[in-house]
Amino acid sequence: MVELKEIDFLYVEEGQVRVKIPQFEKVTSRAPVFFNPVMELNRDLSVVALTMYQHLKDDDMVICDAFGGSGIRGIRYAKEIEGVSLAVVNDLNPLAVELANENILENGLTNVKACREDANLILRKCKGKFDVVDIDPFGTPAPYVESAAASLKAGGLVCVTATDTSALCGTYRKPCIRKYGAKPLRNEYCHETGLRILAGFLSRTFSKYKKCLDFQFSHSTEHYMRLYALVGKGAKKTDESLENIGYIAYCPKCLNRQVFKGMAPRISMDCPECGEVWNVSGPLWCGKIQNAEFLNGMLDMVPEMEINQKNEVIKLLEKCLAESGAPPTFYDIHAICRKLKISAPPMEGVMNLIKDRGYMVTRTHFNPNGLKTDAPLSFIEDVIGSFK
Ligand SMILES: C[S@@+](CC[C@H](N)C(=O)[O-])C[C@H]1O[C@@H](n2cnc3c(N)ncnc32)[C@H](O)[C@@H]1O
Ligand SMILES: [Zn+2]
Repeated sequence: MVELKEIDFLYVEEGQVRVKIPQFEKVTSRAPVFFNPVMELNRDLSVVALTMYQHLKDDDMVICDAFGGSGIRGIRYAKEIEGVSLAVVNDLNPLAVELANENILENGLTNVKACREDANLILRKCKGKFDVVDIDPFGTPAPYVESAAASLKAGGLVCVTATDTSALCGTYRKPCIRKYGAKPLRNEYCHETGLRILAGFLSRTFSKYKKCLDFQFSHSTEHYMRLYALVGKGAKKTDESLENIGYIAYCPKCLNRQVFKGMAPRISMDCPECGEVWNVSGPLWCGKIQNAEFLNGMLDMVPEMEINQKNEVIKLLEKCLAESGAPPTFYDIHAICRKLKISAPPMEGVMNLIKDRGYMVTRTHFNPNGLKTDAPLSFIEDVIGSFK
């Protein structure tokens, strides 16, 4: 087993902290202690989201960074967010814990504690102790969500990262069914379906504990998906929340889609537009995955914050805010143009014509060629066709 003193290190500056990590040529889960520089945006967004949560809570909070790695995430929470009485940085890898301890010392923090435990065990042992649980594992979070659900109290915040996007987005169908109990769909809006499968899985898992989730901020970026949800409690509230579980039927021939809410809804076999057999995805979360108030609060805070990815953070938050009241799928203009066998018109022009007819329309963070609208597909096609 490698010892910490045998490893060459480099220093990374993120937010208000400086953290030591092992030298690396390529990011790999086989590194002695894992670190991914690409996740800086994820960590910046997390700091902003947790700052917003603390603002809403208006009280001290205890955070569990259950998959801490070098400690950078939990250390940033403790240093950059007011009112963090304790951030627990946990990791199963003993080298990671040793390094996290050094990083805690070097940053002069007394409100962070590193520990070595299986994430499921620490969450179960500390049931009711954490206000925030952050799940940032390798690949799927599925094996840890149950423990987060058991551990978190009402009013808590759960933050979850998934990097197994090939399963959630339907490149690999069976792993998605196995891990999330849901059928994915490989199509032009599969990143949104994937995020909603993850949200549905979280919500169904929490419901076993009579806990419900209120999603505040959700995004699919680079190779990962990330969700932030407030925890509520009570059988009635949970039953009501589960009404957001449903299915999305998609027509691969004409690109039509339809949402069917409910655990076992009556789904027509065929697309009503062209008669093709539907491709159905779910169960998934058909309800809100963005909360405009929360996102507005985050956006108000960012200008004052010391974060390296400030512009990227603002851009993403603005897109998520714009799509907060929109339907649960989007249209890819290029896919529609392929169907119509015409070249793609300017996005803004299409959006203006849709808006002129009184429909809501917005871009989406999921895809630069995507638009979310309540206009029917036939109307969108007429608009696109008018640019010919
Ligand atoms: C993706 S990395 C975490 C990265 C870190 N959160 C960051 O932002 O830099 C996942 C970490 O989970 C740890 N890990 C894997 N399985 C675990 C388990 N069952 N319990 C606790 N930690 C685990 C690994 O050692 C690794 O450091
Ligand atoms: Zn059809």
